[in-house]
Amino acid sequence: MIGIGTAPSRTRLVKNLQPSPSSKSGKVEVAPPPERESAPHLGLTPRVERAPVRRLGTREQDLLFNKGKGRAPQAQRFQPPRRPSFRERDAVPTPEPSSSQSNLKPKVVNPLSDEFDISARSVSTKELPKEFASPPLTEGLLTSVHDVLGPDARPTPIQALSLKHLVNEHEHDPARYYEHLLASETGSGKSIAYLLPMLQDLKQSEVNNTQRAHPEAARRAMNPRAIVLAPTHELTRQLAGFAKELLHHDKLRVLCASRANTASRKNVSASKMADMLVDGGDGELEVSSDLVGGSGQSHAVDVVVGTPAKVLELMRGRGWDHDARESADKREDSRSRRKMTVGEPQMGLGNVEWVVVDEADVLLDPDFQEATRSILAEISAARGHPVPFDPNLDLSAKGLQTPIKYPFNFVLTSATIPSSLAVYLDKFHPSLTRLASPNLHRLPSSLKTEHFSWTGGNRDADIEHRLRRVWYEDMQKTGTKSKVLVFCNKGTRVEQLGAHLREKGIANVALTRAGDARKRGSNHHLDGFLRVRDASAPAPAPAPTSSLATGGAGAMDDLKEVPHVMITTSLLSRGLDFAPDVKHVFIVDEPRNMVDFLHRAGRSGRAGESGKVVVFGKTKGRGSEKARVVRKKVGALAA
Ligand SMILES: Nc1ncnc2c1ncn2[C@@H]1O[C@H](COP(=O)(O)OP(=O)(O)OP(=O)(O)O)[C@@H](O)[C@H]1O
Repeated sequence: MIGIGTAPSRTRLVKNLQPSPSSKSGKVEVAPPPERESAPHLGLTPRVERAPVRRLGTREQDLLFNKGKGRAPQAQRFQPPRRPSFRERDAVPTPEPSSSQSNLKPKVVNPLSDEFDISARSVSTKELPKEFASPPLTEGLLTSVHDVLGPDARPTPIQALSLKHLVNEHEHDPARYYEHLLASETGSGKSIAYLLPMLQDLKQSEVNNTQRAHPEAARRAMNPRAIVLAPTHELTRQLAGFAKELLHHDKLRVLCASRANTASRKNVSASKMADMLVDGGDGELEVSSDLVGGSGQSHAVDVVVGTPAKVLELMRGRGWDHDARESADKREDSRSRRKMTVGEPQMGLGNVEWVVVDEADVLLDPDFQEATRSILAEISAARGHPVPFDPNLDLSAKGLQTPIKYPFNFVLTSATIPSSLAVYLDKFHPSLTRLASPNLHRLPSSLKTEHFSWTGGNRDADIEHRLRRVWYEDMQKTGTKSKVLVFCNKGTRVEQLGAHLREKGIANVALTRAGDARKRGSNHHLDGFLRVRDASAPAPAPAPTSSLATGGAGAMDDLKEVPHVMITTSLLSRGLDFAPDVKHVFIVDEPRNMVDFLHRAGRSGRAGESGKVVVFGKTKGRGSEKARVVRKKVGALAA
């Protein structure tokens, strides 16, 4: 039986165990730099010779690590480190010393250390698990992890932290609800870090028969026990796929609530849909109204992965969004108007025990936060423990607020924690346990950086030449062409560059937010670029070339070769696990900020694979000041 609200205060427990320099924050743990020999997987681990993320002053070290004069660290004595002024940060030289110069390496200030300096609060370097093992994982999950990652896979730092905290804590006290933040660099395995504890807990409560069926459950078509939120449907599909890979032995039912698949399955009966789920069908169905009412039968779905908009639709019924309906009315958009009748909610929330907010800084930014927080509030209410919810709240405003404790396990994850999110977490979730890898807010160490200077002529031609150089070098070294991901700032630029390259005979996928391929809702537009793990799966069909953004004219017919270039905006910069043969990321427009840069660059160099980010800019002569500033900042992000 799960008890809600019976747990002792997390803050008190943490304070007893582990004095924190911040009186407001919950427990913080940063994985210590592992020794090289025991590196979980190369490239994901920090370099041994590098100090932890932030360099502490002697006085701060004394306070944090309880050294010197036998004084215990006291929260109120902690002085936050002085932040460097902009002038100081801009004066930082680009760090590209040769190895013989490493001792003379100038101090480099990470431009994101102002955003969220997790090491300023880190106090623990306790031992972490060095392997996935059973226990704490079940035999089934352990086997799946090794099936998926290989027999020699070791946990990455963030996974080691998650095994220690999330898995073990749930083992010891399954009746408590926990709050965790998982923060680590791109490609460091955060998905598995939260999926493992979540799936294990769901499986165990099923085996031990400790699930609680909420009275409302019988009225809804599905009543998941876990909901994973992510910002794009591409990412939700990939995450659902990940979860299913981990469930080959310990079976649970995962549903990706995506826009896909409606056309062919609209008329599938409720029982057929249920069969598809149970049998591990692709689980990407759009739940039809056949599932509700009619038989009154409820179908077992354990995990729903979806975007906030899709999850809201399942919770509230199709067509619930009054603003969308009004604007459809104004536009006399008959297709959207069809949604104007509000349908029956298809998903009950009373059984939800886990909520994961992936890419938390996006889902709690001004565009998404209202939808995300209202989902969290509605789940709480459905579980009989309503929490305050003000849609107009300024999340990053300083000042006291009543902390929120959700009646479910709450996990937030991101590779970047901007100060707005840090302030929000401090204010509303003071007892949240922050787990961070020491490489947070840095580029993966397996990713090299290059700065390319525009020639002053046609920029599209410059990009084309740089692409051809990549492939020339590839052919010299390996005999095969690698894939290149190109990030622009605007959709119009994506289309223009796509057209130029196509004209020059370079097949490419140009993908914009409004592209037709996305509207279809599957991930086929990313075929050949996303990582495919299942060796028995059929080889990905060549993605339609060039025209995705321009209306699809002649897509497959002009196909001279499988595209090796994908051009897009920041749309695809979040969370997606691109294939190891995406060896280059080109950033052809000045990055809007360093957070965006880290996510774009991080689509390559994942899981320890080698990769290179090429930053284009005017690096010489008049007007080169901007590019030089970018270069310094990028240099400061190097691992
Ligand atoms: N312990 C491990 N050993 C080897 N590979 C791993 C390990 N854990 C995860 N991976 C692989 O690393 C890749 C990146 O994982 P994942 O997508 O979860 O990263 P992430 O930290 O969520 O990245 P992002 O911040 O970009 O979302 C995946 O292909 C995953 O299979």
